[in-house]
Amino acid sequence: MKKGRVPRTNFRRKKQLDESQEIELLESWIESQKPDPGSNPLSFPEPPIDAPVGRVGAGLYSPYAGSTRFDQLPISKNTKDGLREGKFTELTEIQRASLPHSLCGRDVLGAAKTGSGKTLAFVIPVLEKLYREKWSPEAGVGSIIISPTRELAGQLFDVLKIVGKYHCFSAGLLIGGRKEIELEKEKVNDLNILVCTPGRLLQHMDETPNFDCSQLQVLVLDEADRILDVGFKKTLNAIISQLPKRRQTFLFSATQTKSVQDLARLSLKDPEYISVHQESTTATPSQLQQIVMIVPLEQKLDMLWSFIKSHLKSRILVFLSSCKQVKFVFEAFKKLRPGIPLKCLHGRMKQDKRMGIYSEFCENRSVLFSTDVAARGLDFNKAVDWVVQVDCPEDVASYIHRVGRTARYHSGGRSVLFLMPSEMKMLEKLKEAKVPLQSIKPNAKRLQPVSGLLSALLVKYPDFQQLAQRAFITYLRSIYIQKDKEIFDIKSLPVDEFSASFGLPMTPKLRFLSRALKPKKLKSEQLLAESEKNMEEAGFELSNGQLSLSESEEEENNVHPRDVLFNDQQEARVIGADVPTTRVLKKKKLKINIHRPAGTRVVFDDEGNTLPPLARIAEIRRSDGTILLDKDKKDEFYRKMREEMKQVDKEDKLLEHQRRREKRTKEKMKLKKGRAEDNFEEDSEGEFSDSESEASRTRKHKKTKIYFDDDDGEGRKLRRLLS
Ligand SMILES: Nc1ncnc2c1ncn2[C@@H]1O[C@H](COP(=O)(O)OP(=O)(O)OP(=O)(O)O)[C@@H](O)[C@H]1O
Repeated sequence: MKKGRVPRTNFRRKKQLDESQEIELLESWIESQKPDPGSNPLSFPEPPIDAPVGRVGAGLYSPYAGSTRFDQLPISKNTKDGLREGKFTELTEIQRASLPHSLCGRDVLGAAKTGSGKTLAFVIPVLEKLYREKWSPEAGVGSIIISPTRELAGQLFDVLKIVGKYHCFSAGLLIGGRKEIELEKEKVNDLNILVCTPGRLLQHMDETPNFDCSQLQVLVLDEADRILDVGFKKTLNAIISQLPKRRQTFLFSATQTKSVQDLARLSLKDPEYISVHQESTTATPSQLQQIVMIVPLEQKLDMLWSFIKSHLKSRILVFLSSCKQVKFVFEAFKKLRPGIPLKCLHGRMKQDKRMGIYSEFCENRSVLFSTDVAARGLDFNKAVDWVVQVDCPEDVASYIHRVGRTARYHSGGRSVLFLMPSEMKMLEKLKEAKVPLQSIKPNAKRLQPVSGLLSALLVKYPDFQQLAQRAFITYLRSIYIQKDKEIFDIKSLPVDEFSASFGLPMTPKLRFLSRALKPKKLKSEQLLAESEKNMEEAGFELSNGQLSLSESEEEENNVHPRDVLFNDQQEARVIGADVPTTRVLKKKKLKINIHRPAGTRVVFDDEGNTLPPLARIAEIRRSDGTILLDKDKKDEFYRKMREEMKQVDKEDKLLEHQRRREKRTKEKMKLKKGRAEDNFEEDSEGEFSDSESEASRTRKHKKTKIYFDDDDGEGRKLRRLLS
């Protein structure tokens, strides 16, 4: 036993010695050959294949900026072995451009297309930094890698395990939704590298006793723009406030942020901005073929069904906008048996299930219906054939990340985007962002309508009806809450047809719309100012405020608070005297669309032709039919309106005053008359009846009280009469 122990100690000592020597060599190599700050290593000459690597003479080292292979880089043998095992030999562009900077200790902001190898671009320097710092397993947390989703964190962790296999660091995956939080709390202080989602990390910072990351060396934000956006803002700020400022920071994403504010929050020190595909003619991988089709809302499911039926041998990733839609489409299509396995993935699923579905989809051909939870970062083993975006992504960045699930690394891929006619603005935005799209007109003959089948399904399985209703409502809500109103216009959607396309017998009521459409109690000046502002914002262009919601909703939108003022009688008076007044029926519940843009009220001339509402103050009519308003005329128009309104207000007040006085006088008259009659009755009772009942006594007493009136002295007079 003893004999065996001695060589082991020797072996450990020798290993430590080797490591120290290696670290010394790496540091000298890195220091002597580091590229200038701001330089682009992609423009450096590639070292010849057979050129000596590392120390090439006394105090001389080979240049590493410009390296194209991992074995040419100043990285440890452990990392090189891990890379070899992962079959990574050649560097991708983002790796070539960023590694020379990150290895020499600089902060890096890296942007590169989806699937271009950003993960290794930060995993390698994380391992190297800790290695060169001789980070021991007992040293605590040395690096934190934050990722926006659990799946992505899981995937990063897998890459870290491969490349870091020969290092002796301890690493942990801290993501929400896993039960073993208590176990995590016990172990987290022993971990060197944390791969986590923001929420779970903060939970540990808040709850784990003695959680310590004061020695942190490297912080990584993967999908940085997502982590830095408002959704994670509070959590991230809380995390950052607990981290030491002296550290190395890497921010990577396919759609990068350069916002000064964001960088200030992260205390980056002269970061290297590395955007390898900035000069590229396209923002998406060149081997990705992208198609766009104009599909009306009510035909989306038909189109999706037809698409799936004609691609039964593919692996298809379908994006829908909400969990409920994913659930409905998945369940409904599953019942209809398209001839290919179907799967679904959304944020409401348990974590284990999510992970299971993700790996199943990687392995077999199938259709995966998903929300944006699968939009970023996930690497489906290079094997997604088609990305189908049934619902329009919220912005260009989201589009780029979604299509980026295919055509990864060197493999090809295809994507198709369904755009509704009202979403055409998205096309412009994609074009501006250098997304090459090929427009295809769907072949109507090959369209396989599915709504009839869905109707039958809803009859057969009544539970489905609720699922369909929820899906219908959440889709419309998702459109309603979208920020970019240029693209997402709920008013232009054919709601009834859409409902029918889900197989629903009736259009569900959209309560969220009604609630949001309640009239605001604004003063006339406020209303006026608001409409002025809206007009200014609209650039004085007239749009057709066309609405095709369900019948009740259409009715609700006939009046608009910016168009009307209410007096006590609920009579609506239209601002701008020419427009006919709208009488609001007292008994009818009034709901108003406060979001209708100003200037969209339809006005008729004497012959009943529709007139653009602002035509009479218009100066120029453009060729496209829109109208440009003259500023002076507009000011004059509003001045007049203000005066008119003041006048009308005055008249209203006067009228109201008069009405109240009349009412008071009438009441007094009635009162007097009543008293006189009562007195007469009293007298008569006394005269004609000897026995006075208790009830009548009470009544008399009450009346005495009621009629008492100190104001005019009448009461006293009456009391005297009664007593
Ligand atoms: N140097 C390399 N050699 C071979 N394959 C690589 C190399 N670097 C990365 N890959 C592979 O390329 C694929 C995409 O890599 P990665 O997931 O890091 O892309 P990404 O740029 O982070 O994508 P996204 O923006 O979608 O997150 C992965 O399958 C990865 O294994």
